[in-house]
Amino acid sequence: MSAEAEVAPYGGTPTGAAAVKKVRTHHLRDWKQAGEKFTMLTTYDVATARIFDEAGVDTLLVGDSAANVVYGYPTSLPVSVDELIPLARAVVRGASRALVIGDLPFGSYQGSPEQAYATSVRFMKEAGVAAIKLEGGVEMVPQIERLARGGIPVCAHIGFTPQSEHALGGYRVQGRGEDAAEHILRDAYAVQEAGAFAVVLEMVPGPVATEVTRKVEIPTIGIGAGNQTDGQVLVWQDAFGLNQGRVPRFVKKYADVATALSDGARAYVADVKSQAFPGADHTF
Ligand SMILES: Nc1nc(=O)c2c([nH]1)NC[C@@H]1CN(c3ccc(C(=O)N[C@@H](CCC(=O)O)C(=O)O)cc3)CN21
Ligand SMILES: CC(C)C(=O)C(=O)O
Ligand SMILES: [Mg+2]
Repeated sequence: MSAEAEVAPYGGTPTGAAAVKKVRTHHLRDWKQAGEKFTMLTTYDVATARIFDEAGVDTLLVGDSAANVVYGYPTSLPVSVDELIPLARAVVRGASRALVIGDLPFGSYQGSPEQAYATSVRFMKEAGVAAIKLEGGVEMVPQIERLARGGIPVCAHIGFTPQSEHALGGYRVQGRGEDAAEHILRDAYAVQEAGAFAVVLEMVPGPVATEVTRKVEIPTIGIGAGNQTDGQVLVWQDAFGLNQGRVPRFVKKYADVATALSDGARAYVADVKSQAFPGADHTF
């Protein structure tokens, strides 16, 4: 395919997502400026990394949501750096185009900028991720500045920050009311000035996410934040029907992987019991 044909479906701009062979943090900013939306999905293993990468998902987040969807913990709080790094390493092996971002888990960066730096270095050296994500706004400015100074691209995460669920009083929308909306905007400016390359906005009212997206220069990535953010992110098990627990209201279901797996497993069990499998084709 010619370069022109590759670019054309996206509008013919040289910065178009289709033309990008390897997504870098600066591409997200280019896309924001061009008004081109981009995508992020959580990813925790090599098979899904290859599938999402080839499907054109721009960024893969090795989320601390692995706590819930991979490890079966009730919240994201228990998961450790040692549990996330092997997953991140597998995702890096499976991704060729997408930007892979490691999500720092609870307790691995809040303590100090040096702790944030040491944990991020582990994600970059041991897993090979290209960027780091951490939760927090104004209060995380020292950490974000330290990472940016150390050459580590940082994605911030404001609004509802699940690692602070006990401080926030549960899983609830943030930024309702004028003071709360002001607070979200202050957080967004703070992480931008500290050097974050992007910011996740989780569970904030659509109009607040729209205002933040218009006012800051860095790309915003929404989850439960309306369709005006520069990018969108979902936990893949939520989007593709493999979440056995409660699925948040902001999720749209795009596939039913649980039913496909269940049907496959039941058919396999039945075939083995009836000796339909292995058949002649599968026997040496
Ligand atoms: N599977 C999964 N999906 C996620 O989106 C996700 C995780 N796990 N783990 C880490 C965090 C936690 N997140 C969550 C989890 C639950 C709700 C939730 O239950 N929201 C309700 C209440 C909203 C309200 O009433 O204010 C909802 O119905 O959306 C939201 C975000 C987002 N992240
Ligand atoms: C939901 C996204 C933004 C996240 O932080 C995670 O999956 O851990
Ligand atoms: Mg997370």
